[in-house]
Amino acid sequence: MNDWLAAPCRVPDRAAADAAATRQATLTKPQGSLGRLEALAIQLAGLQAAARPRADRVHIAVFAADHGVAAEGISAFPQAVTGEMLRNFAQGGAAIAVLARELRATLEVVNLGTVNDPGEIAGVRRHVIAASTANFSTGDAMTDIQLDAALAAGVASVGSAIAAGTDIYIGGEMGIGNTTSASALACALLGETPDVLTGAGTGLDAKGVAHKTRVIARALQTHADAMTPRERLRRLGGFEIAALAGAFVAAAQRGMPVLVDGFIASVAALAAVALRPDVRPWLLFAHRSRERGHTRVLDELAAEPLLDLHLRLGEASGAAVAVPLLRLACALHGSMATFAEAGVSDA
Ligand SMILES: O=C(O)c1ccc[n+]([C@@H]2O[C@H](COP(=O)([O-])O)[C@@H](O)[C@H]2O)c1
Ligand SMILES: Cc1cc2nc[nH]c2cc1C
Repeated sequence: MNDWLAAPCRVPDRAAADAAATRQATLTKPQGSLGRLEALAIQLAGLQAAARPRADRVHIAVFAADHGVAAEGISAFPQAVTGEMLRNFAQGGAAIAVLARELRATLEVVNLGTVNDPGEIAGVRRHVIAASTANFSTGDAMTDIQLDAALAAGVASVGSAIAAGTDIYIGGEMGIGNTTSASALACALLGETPDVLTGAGTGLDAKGVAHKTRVIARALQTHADAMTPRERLRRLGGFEIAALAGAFVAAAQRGMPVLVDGFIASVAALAAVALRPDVRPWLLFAHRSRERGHTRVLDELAAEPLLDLHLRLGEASGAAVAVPLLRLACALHGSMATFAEAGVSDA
């Protein structure tokens, strides 16, 4: 059991948020006319305990891992893709590599265990736990020791991001089969049936989704006695999902705002909030994924994502695409003239 999970999360700075709200009311625009951009700046001011929040220095971590449940034929793609994509992240050709460059964000890629392991390659951090999780439709995905190692990978990532002076932390994932794991975990955490939370992932057809739903239903029966969030994460999760959950808890404990990506990252956020409800204020939700279960998960977290672009890639790509909105919200808040400064008549 991890002692660090017992440490409370920071409480956002109410005075800084109030001061930001007061400043917003003085800027040269009808009050509220910048809508959610105003709310974003005020929220970030509270999270960063700063009068003028920033989203300049963005750290993007992508956690990659394979899934034993892939043996059940639940993905449109072969398992080898996870390891192959690690090379693509490192070589700069993956979507998130392009987005990170465009945003001048730091990109950290972590290999937590892949069947087609590329070995030591520049630009990929090795934190290998096992070649993959075990097939959770027949047993437990992870041991306790493996779960702790995966959570610790997320904690370490946040630690290095904070040391580097990050304004916003983004966690993403890559792992063939991980929508099956995320859907099963979300079902267990929400008490939901798999038909509500199971979708096409990388592109299954209707027959494929029906099979995947049956695999998840069977696994949920096998693991029906898993009662705590930690036990549900251990039995149904993936290394990358647990790493994200660990990162989100650690970020909240250390006062680092998080921009959450799509379906899998949101299920990791759900798990983090189940582990520690005081994580929730530190999470901003970037986008609504096309993956079927995402809306149900977002609703549970009372999350209103910033974007709805029909993305379903993962890799933190949706969170990266939302970064310019955060930057613009901060720039407007920090640099617009007040009515007094501009000599514009107030209402
Ligand atoms: O982020 C999302 O909303 C999302 C939705 C569907 C698929 N994915 C990505 O697709 C992979 C998992 O899909 P699958 O079909 O193999 O379970 C994994 O690498 C995810 O990053 C990601
Ligand atoms: C090519 C490919 C890239 C991905 N990135 C995240 N999930 C992915 C799944 C596939 C199949």
